[in-house]
Amino acid sequence: MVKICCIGAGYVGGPTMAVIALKCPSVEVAVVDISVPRITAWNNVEKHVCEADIVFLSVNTPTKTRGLGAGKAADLTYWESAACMIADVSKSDKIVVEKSTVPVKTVEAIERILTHNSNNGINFQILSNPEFLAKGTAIENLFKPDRVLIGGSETPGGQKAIQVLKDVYTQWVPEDCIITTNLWSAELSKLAANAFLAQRISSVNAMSALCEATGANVSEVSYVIGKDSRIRPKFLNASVGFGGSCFQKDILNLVYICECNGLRELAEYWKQVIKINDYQKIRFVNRVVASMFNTVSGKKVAILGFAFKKDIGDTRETPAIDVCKGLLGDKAKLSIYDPQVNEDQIQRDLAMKKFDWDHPLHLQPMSPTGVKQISVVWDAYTTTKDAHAV
Ligand SMILES: NC(=O)c1ccc[n+]([C@@H]2O[C@H](COP(=O)([O-])OP(=O)(O)OC[C@H]3O[C@@H](n4cnc5c(N)ncnc54)[C@H](O)[C@@H]3O)[C@@H](O)[C@H]2O)c1
Ligand SMILES: O=c1ccn([C@@H]2O[C@H](COP(=O)(O)OP(=O)(O)O[C@H]3O[C@H](CO)[C@@H](O)[C@H](O)[C@H]3O)[C@@H](O)[C@H]2O)c(=O)[nH]1
Repeated sequence: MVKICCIGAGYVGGPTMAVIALKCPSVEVAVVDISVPRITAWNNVEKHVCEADIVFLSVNTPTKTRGLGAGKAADLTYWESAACMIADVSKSDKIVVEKSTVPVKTVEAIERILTHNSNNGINFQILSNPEFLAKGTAIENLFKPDRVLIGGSETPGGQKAIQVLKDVYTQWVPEDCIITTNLWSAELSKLAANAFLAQRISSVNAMSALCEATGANVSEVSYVIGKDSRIRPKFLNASVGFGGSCFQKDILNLVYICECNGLRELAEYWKQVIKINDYQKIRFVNRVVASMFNTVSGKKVAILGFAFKKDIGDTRETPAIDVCKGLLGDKAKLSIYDPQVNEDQIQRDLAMKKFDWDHPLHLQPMSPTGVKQISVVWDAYTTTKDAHAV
């Protein structure tokens, strides 16, 4: 029986392994994590890694907050400690699957860690198998993925490892949906896919500013553009800006890789996607304030929805944080309602420094004192009662 161990029981590791376990009754799946609350539910890290034939690395890879590449590069601390642990506890050959989103050439680094730190004689094959699921539709996306991407080395050992992982996925994914590439194409494709999606949103958001200035209607413009069979309609909805744990982080990572390769013009090009996103959030706050006689001081503003998109409780990089902070900066009183997000999370988000959110809870700074001008309420009617703006 093939044994799989997944390191990281988060948004990616949890659902991905649940689906593999459901669809592949002949595969034994274990999921492990360093976070205490998650560990109690899933745990026994070293035993499972040691016993597994295939180890998935699904740990978080946040944006670095200090040192070289701070604010752009991926922080590979979690990833490195997991790789070292695999090297320490392994006693048999393993396929290590890089599931986390990482910079191009990370496989090279993991190979160095595994071969230098492990007991002699163990053969590690490393594959890149980036995840494309979106939050809120994870299980749906895993059941019916647009594609499964597996990158491996072009050696016979690499090709054999690709086949082993392919045999897991073909138990429910049609073979023509499984794309195999070399390692670097797989790693880069993940960053490129997110950059292209985010770029569409920034493009339509940029258009929304021009629409407001000219009297055009951005929904109509976007509908017209999307009817072109070469463009298609998805990801053309204007918004307050994109949020979520991936788009900004992955584009910053791409920018950093371009810079490291001396491709400054490319770095500037992709940076613009983030700049337009920030501009959109600021522009939104400014419009709200301007429409209330240039001040919201002391005025109650109702915020309906705090997560970064509908039907989820995930607040990572939600544009609501920037909007709320902007309004609080102008001394508004905020009344917030989101059926999926609790008060503690909202208070943490409004007090936390950028990128702190992407570390396990027990490693985040202690909860700071709450922001006083906000109240979090449990129904939409209380939020909007006597509000100056919704
Ligand atoms: N969330 C998504 O929709 C999504 C989609 C595609 C790709 N990704 C990528 O997948 C990766 C994981 O994302 P996520 O949203 O699941 O993150 P997450 O923070 O929800 O989960 C990561 C988990 O890894 C654990 N961890 C960290 N170091 C560990 C170690 N040494 N040993 C055991 N456990 C460890 C953490 O405690 C955490 O529970 C990231 O690289 C992300 O960019 C995320
Ligand atoms: O037309 C659109 C579509 C989306 N958004 C916003 O874009 C953000 C991201 O949305 P979405 O892509 O649905 O959510 P994520 O869960 O962040 O998923 C993205 O990031 C994941 C992590 O890398 C990838 O795996 C997915 O393929 C990719 O869609 C949200 O704030 C949306 O409101 C818009 O503003 N306009």
